[in-house]
Amino acid sequence: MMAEWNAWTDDQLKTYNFPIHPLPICSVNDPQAEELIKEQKPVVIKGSELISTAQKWDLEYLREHIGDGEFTVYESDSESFKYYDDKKVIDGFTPPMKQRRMIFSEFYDAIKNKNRTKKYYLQQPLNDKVGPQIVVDFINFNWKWIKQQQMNNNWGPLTSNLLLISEEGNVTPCHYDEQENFYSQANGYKRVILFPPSQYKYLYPHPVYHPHDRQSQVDFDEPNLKLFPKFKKVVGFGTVLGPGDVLYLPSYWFHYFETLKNSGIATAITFWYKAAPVGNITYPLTAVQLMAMMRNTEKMILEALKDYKQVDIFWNMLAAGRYC
Ligand SMILES: CCC[C@@H](CC(=O)O)C(=O)C(=O)O
Ligand SMILES: [Zn+2]
Repeated sequence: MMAEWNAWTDDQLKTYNFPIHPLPICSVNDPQAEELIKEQKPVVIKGSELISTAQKWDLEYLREHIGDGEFTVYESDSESFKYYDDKKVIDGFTPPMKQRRMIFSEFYDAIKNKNRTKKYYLQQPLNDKVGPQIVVDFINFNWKWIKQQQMNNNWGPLTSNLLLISEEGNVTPCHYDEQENFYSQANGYKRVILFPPSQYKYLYPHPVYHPHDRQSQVDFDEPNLKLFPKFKKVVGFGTVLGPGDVLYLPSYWFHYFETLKNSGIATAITFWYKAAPVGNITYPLTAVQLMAMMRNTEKMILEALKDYKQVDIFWNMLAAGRYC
């Protein structure tokens, strides 16, 4: 992967032994970008100026202007920040990280504390508690361009802009989301690896009832190929996002993010949109339709059985010796 203008070098990236092909990179005026978005394929868009007013959002600027609202900050003993749904916690589940609420200056002090043993990741929807300067920056995002994308692709409403402040080395393990996302890098450097929905069977997402719903069960650093043998077939599409880059991250595409080692803080903002309504069903079903159908089937069975421990038994009764 070629470092742009020597902003970073390959030794700042974690190494994985699956193939990683480059993601398409287009200028915002290139019709190819619109084409790929229409086809729900990922593309890195350069020059959109989507969040150029946020490129100055470093820790000092934010500490001065972000206001005294509380922020969700994840605290981890490792570099991994694997999301869990705290409304789905099941007995025996131990959250892999701690969810804390802090005002920004507490987060600032935690990051600057040289003697700390924990790692931190601020992940907070931008809301009306932010200070007036942040509101001005927000209003001056390139809403004209992104609203055009939303309209062209018949997406639903913007559901949230998540402010992400990550420190060097942090990893968001592989998962998928059900919404369309224009992932916008304000500053710092993040490497992303994407996998199409068709690789669902290689990535073994947790069951829908599990707190780690939508997250891959496979530990990329030490994949258990006995439990997850098809993982060895996985093929990724990756790039490094730098300041001003916008990644169109289609719904249901699996993705993994890492903040480059020795690259300091990385600030990004998501633009999550409700996906377009499913068009008329044609066969064979698309991978996205199959994923949605599998999710609904799991939910329906859990609803019928009430107890998630019965779901495993039910599946085995249904499939063992009959379908597999
Ligand atoms: C909580 C969201 C984290 C983000 C990845 C990252 O920046 O670490 C992501 O997964 C997404 O934008 O969908
Ligand atoms: Zn995600």
